[in-house]
Amino acid sequence: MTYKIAVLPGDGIGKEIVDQAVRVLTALNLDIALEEAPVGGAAYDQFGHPLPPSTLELAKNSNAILFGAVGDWKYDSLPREHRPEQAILGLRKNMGLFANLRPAILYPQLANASSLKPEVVSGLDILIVRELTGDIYFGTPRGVRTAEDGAFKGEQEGFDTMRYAETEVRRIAKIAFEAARKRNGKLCSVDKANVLETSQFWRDIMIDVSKQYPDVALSHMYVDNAAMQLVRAPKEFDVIVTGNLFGDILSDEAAMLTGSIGMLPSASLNASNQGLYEPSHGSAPDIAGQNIANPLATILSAAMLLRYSLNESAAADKVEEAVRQVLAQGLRTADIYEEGAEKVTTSQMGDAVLKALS
Ligand SMILES: NC(=O)C1=CN([C@@H]2O[C@H](COP(=O)(O)OP(=O)(O)OC[C@H]3O[C@@H](n4cnc5c(N)ncnc54)[C@H](O)[C@@H]3O)[C@@H](O)[C@H]2O)C=CC1
Ligand SMILES: CC(C)CC(=O)C(=O)O
Ligand SMILES: [Mg+2]
Repeated sequence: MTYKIAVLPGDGIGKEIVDQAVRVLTALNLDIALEEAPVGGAAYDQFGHPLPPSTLELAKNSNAILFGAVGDWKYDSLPREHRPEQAILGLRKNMGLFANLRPAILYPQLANASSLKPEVVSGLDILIVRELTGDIYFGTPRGVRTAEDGAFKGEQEGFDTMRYAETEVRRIAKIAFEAARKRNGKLCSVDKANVLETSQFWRDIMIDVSKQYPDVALSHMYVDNAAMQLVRAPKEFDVIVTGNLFGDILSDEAAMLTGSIGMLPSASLNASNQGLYEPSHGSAPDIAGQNIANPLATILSAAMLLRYSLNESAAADKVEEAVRQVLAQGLRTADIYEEGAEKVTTSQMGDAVLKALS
């Protein structure tokens, strides 16, 4: 069977990094058909919409999507529905990609690149399971209004709604408990239940689901403390499950433990095993077009694509091993560079991964 993969590079460094991952996927000699389409600002410029129907159709009719990143400051003044970020939110919502897996693994060669001391972080291997289609990112109502009851004395107010439905919490809980069961049997649910009703509800459902997983030790932590513990003693975590907003923030924080946001891959999965695979970072407009971005998070996302959507775990292992090899050879993009290493560009890093694969 030919696997169909939609390739959506997007904006900023998106094309530079996705190009390298495409080279890797192509070099594996698998039966795959790649088809590229515009998304984000690139699509808005061409079609007047960040997620044109043709791109969404292609994504829906594919086994998996390889995604770069979307966004650029130049679109900040557009109405929200036209902004590039709506494309990734739209793909997640339209395709039901509710389970976001963000593994934060420190490669031993990058111990000095981590923001933490090597002894605190060496051997780090944690998994953040982030709920991706609910929470304040999607809750309604939202907007800006002038209060009519006088409470705000005619001032305007901006508002978003944080909400979670029971089915949404149950299904992400199941993914997280299953992942914890396959790993070290430890799951920490992160919320803000001391303040937020949504979070107390989340916590109650987590406790209820935990009854089906007596072999998994469930703990709970408030998100402010979790942010602190992640930099104090990150190895005390194994699997973290959390909502959309907290997961977004904590995963960027966790990225720095691995050396760089350019090292953190991600998989966003739906109930039919379709997946969107993207680095956890954004379009990095500050370094776009310079061929200096780190493509490894995207290449590692392609490995996740092979493992989760294509069932090609041997090929996924090969790609991950190739990444380990290039790091062992001392090759570093600017974001993970340290003295004594060999500084390489985005495409040179891609060349090296390809060579390690052959
Ligand atoms: N899934 C997506 O498409 C996402 C899109 N964004 C969008 O990206 C744009 C930029 O957002 P920022 O907040 O600046 O976040 P960002 O993740 O794009 O960049 C943050 C910092 O990390 C650096 N960085 C990111 N990826 C890197 C890589 N592969 N190699 C080396 N350095 C890297 C950037 O140069 C920058 O200094 C915005 O429009 C934002 O909305 C942000 C996050 C996710
Ligand atoms: C651009 C946002 C919609 C998402 C984000 O920051 C993320 O998914 O990490
Ligand atoms: Mg983010």
